[in-house]
Amino acid sequence: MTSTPQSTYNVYDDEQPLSTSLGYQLEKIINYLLRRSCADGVHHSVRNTTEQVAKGDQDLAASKQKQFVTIGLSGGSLVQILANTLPYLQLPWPQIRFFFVDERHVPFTSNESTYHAYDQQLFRQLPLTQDHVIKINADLTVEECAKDYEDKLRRLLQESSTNEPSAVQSTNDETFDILLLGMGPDGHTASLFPNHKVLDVDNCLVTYIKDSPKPPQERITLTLTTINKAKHVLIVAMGEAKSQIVKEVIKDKNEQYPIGKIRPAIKTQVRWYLDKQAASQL
Ligand SMILES: O=C(O)[C@H](O)[C@@H](O)[C@H](O)[C@H](O)COP(=O)(O)O
Repeated sequence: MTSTPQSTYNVYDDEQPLSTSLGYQLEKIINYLLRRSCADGVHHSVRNTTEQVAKGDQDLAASKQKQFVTIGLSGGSLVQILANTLPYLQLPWPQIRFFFVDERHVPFTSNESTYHAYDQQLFRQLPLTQDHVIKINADLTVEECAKDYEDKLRRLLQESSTNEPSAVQSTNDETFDILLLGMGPDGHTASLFPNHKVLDVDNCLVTYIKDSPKPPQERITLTLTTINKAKHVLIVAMGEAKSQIVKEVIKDKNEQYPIGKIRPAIKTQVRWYLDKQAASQL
């Protein structure tokens, strides 16, 4: 790692302003990545992140023109947070591709499925087709499923950079645009759990686990290396149960927890979105 990326955090009273601000930031990033001029934010009520946005703009201006923007989703409370804001944004939907940072290896009909949760709460509110959401094939074994999902994501990355200048065109481009991460009370993020050997996997985009400490046991996940190559990482943590680890990771720079190992290698900020409870020890 050649640089020391900074992390910034914003604190909100509760879920609604947090959702609004996260949506606003996503809109900014997406529009800049696509080289659109962002409207002046008249439909946004939250404008208190000027400093972070200004810093982000410098990074964003350096981005190349893209075919579409790749956005990785996580489960948990993020589903509702995104459902609170994305349907109200004027985003260039045909140029957005959603995929999953991690997924539980269960059928899509199961209430345990992260895809199912997004489908029920968010996707059906958006003008998306099946092509706009890249998901696992849960009919495969978990090993095959990880390989199949890796192939799908590699194709996505290739297609996403089709219009980019040849200098950045590469079949080995492993850089997703935006990853939205949550954090468990144990400091896990994606399906990267504390002290689990999955944290050491670094020879692929996607891997699997069969012994998750949090059910269900079988899961597919981006590797830590893949996450740390992302251009923009936005982390949402809410609730008192998160406050100790939030403090240790943000303030004390503790890298022991999986969430503390999120240190993107390129010059970009990790942006935290916290509610007052999660931020109470900062
Ligand atoms: O697959 C899972 O078990 C969940 O998706 C999980 O990883 C979740 O994202 C975090 O625990 C944060 O969840 P909350 O934001 O709801 O606390």
